[in-house]
Amino acid sequence: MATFTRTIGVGKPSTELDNDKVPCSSPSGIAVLIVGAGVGGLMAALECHRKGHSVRIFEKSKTASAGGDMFTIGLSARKIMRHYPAMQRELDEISLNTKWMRFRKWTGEDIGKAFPFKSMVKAVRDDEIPMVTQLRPLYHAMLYHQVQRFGIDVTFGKRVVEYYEDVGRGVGGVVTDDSEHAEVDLVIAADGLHSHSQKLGGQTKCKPSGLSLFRAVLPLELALANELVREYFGLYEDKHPVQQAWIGPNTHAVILSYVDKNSENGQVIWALAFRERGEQLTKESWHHTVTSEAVLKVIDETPGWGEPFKALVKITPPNHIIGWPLMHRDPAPRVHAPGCRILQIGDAAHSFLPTSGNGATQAIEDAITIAECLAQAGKDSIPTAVKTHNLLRADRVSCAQYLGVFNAENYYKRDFSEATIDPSAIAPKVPKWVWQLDPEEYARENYAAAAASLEEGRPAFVNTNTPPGYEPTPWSLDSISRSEREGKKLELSGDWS
Ligand SMILES: Cc1cc2nc3c(=O)[nH]c(=O)nc-3n(C[C@H](O)[C@H](O)[C@H](O)COP(=O)(O)OP(=O)(O)OC[C@H]3O[C@@H](n4cnc5c(N)ncnc54)[C@H](O)[C@@H]3O)c2cc1C
Repeated sequence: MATFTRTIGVGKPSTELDNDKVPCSSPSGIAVLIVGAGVGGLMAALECHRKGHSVRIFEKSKTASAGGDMFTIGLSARKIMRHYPAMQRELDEISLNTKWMRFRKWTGEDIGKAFPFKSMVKAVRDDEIPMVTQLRPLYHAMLYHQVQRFGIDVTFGKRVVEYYEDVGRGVGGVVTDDSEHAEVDLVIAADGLHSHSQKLGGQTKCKPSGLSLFRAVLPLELALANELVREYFGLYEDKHPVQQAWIGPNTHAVILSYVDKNSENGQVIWALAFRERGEQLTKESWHHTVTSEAVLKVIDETPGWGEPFKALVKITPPNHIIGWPLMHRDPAPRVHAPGCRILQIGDAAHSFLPTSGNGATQAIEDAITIAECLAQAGKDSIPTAVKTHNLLRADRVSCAQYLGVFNAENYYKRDFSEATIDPSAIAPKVPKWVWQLDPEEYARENYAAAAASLEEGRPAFVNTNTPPGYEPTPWSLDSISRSEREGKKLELSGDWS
């Protein structure tokens, strides 16, 4: 097995592969191939294995080395940890426990004081916080360690270049760049935004959303050496991780400063979202770096950006800033090939604006759902499992994507001249329907009714994993732009509290 390389770190995540016994179902006889060992693919492998399906993974990268910086993981995606004691221990070790949050205008002016993150999300206990920030490399490593504990076969350096299915023979297949053909009962495409599986259905073409991101990670030590940066982006009370959002017209930045629980090392992670003035960059690559000067040029297009944030950008070392265009993909009503032998999950099925905080969470929910649907359906009814998965997921994912659009509007279209801004009014919406769900239970309890509704003449199945009172309403970036041109505000159907 490949060894794991950490790109950024906190704590001392255990790499010992102790023998924590996770109870697994007896073999289902279903063979699954997962393409992509990202967060969605790894979780799908774990859940398929736990449910008794035979599973292997193809990953194009040469090792399980994970990149990136931070992402949010919702409670709905964390509930599954109850089945995995060793992973839960590792999660406790790597969690940042960011307890402090503060809002500022883009100028640097305070919007209220720093306040406990928990109060913003009205959680009672730490382990109930609806959304937590995690370091992607460590979260990914945690999942990978469990894949190793289970002994799941991961083939690195295997790039899938084609997907196909043969309904007659009841197989899904892939072709790799070294001309290997692999066929199984179900191929799960978890290979991210540009999955070749999309030729067989699923995501619509992407188009520029008009927004882009710059994101970077730098050592805390370097940040603290600059007086202005230390004053604004130092740790809370010199020791606690703190997350900030700086919000302005058509722009916002998120800055996380943290220190390793077991050493003096720490990092500052920042991300700046902005509306492109000229032609938008369109290449989505985690390797596309830009210079500090390029970022500062963009910053200066919005008058008034505070000097502390500019100073943070200036001290960010060369080749540390990634330029990431936010490409929009309308919700896809169907995320599987016509014969239901190829299913897309995670980014291969849907993409999110960062203001939804749901990219990784929904990928994990997808993974949990398909594993349970397959368990419910059994080997003879895989197409039904896949269609039912689609039915259980589509409305919810569409709502979670819409949440990102809504939160972005709430951030950007604010009247910043108001004398006092209530921090709770600008905090991104984190509705109960998103985080309260237990996706495994939901799939288990609703599988039979949802699957039955697929039969001709049966009444439609109504999901309850969406906002209470929500009427499924198709939407697209075009329909939103049209409403905006007509001066209409974005509407929320049902209860989004
Ligand atoms: C390197 C990297 C860094 C990231 N950093 C961040 C971040 O800092 N913050 C954030 O919010 N999100 C980040 N993301 C995206 C985030 O992980 C996803 O939006 C979310 O977790 C959903 O995960 P996913 O498994 O669907 O997709 P991904 O995490 O994108 O994983 C897809 C996997 O498929 C593999 N793959 C792609 N094409 C093929 C192919 N043809 N054959 C075989 N394997 C293939 C990729 O190498 C990757 O491992 C990052 C993604 C990657 C790949």
